[in-house]
Amino acid sequence: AKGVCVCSCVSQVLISKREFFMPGLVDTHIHASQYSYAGTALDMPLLQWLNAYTFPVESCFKDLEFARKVYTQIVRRTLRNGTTTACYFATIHTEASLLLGQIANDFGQRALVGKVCMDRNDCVKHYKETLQDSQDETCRFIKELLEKKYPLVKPVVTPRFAPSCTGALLEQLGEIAKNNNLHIQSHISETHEEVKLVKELFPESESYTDVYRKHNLLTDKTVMAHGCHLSDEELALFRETGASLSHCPNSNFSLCSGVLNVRNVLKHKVKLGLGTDVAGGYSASMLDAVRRALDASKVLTIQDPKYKTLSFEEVFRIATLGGSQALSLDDQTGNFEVGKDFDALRINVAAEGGPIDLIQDEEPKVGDDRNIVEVFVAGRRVVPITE
Ligand SMILES: O=c1[nH]c(=O)c2nc[nH]c2[nH]1
Ligand SMILES: [Zn+2]
Repeated sequence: AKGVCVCSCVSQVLISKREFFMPGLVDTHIHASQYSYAGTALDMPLLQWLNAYTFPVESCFKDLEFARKVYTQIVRRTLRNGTTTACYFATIHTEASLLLGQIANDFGQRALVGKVCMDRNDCVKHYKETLQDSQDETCRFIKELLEKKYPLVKPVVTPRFAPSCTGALLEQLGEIAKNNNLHIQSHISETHEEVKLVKELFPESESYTDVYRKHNLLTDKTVMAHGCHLSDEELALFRETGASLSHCPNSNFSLCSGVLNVRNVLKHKVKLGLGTDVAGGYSASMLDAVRRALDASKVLTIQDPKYKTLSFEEVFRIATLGGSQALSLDDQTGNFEVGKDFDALRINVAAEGGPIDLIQDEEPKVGDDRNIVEVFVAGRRVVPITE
């Protein structure tokens, strides 16, 4: 074993021959409020899935005890899976969303937390806000979360997606984000059916991307989930505005939504991170998202052998540095550059009870969360969880 001084906060960590540190994983899109049914209810396309499963469950977060239970579990789980930074969707409920911020802070996770905004929902009538409430509660959420002065937890303005919001609400949220210099997150072009619906709801807009752009929701602090069906013109708008995409392959396969052409996104120089999109994605693990991203890339190669499959190294970069860039947090995290915070995973290739059998001294094989033996966020050891 050799001694390695990691940083001033982590006095000394001894790592063995089969161990190494890697940068923490950045989950650029995850619904904390959907964790209770992750791994179930994946038998419908997106718009039906939202009405049948998602909205009824999210409406339960009015109950703070239910919220506490689910939010504690998801923060603990994602930390153990190596997610040092998470960009969370909560629900429309301000108190429960504030609670998610508190729990992330208590466990030491770096997080952006979004109170969901939606003033349009014809199917689950009690799960929506009025325009005024959505605006007022968003301002209250931002104010109260910022007042907590959590060092690593910040609010993110969160219109659910265009079909759930009136133009008036989108306009207001664009204003709020601009006036407070805040992050923005939403969904875009996940399925063909959704794209068609947006065309009907916003006939004056040239494209789905144009809907968000018109309402000042595309900025260099915006992250949009999915983007499977964006045109080259829309990708050019992302590039121009500095907005980024979150690639969520598990969700895209599980809901049969589409397959993102990552090469084309990179060709357009659009910032790109990786997301689990729990519970459209059935796994809260970013290492699962890495595997699914490789699978998605291979599907495109199967369809067109000229498509250059992504390498493991490219996907690793998207899961770490790419994610930090997509969230405009790359001045703080994403790799081990001097001056950034120490967000890191200690990996033991031969972890006891782990998935890897080393036969000789060969190259490390595919591991999983069992190989993550310690997690550090901003120099603080947050896994193993002690309480
Ligand atoms: O995968 C998704 N999950 C959601 O909760 C959602 N809401 C709008 N669009 C969505 N897509
Ligand atoms: Zn989502």
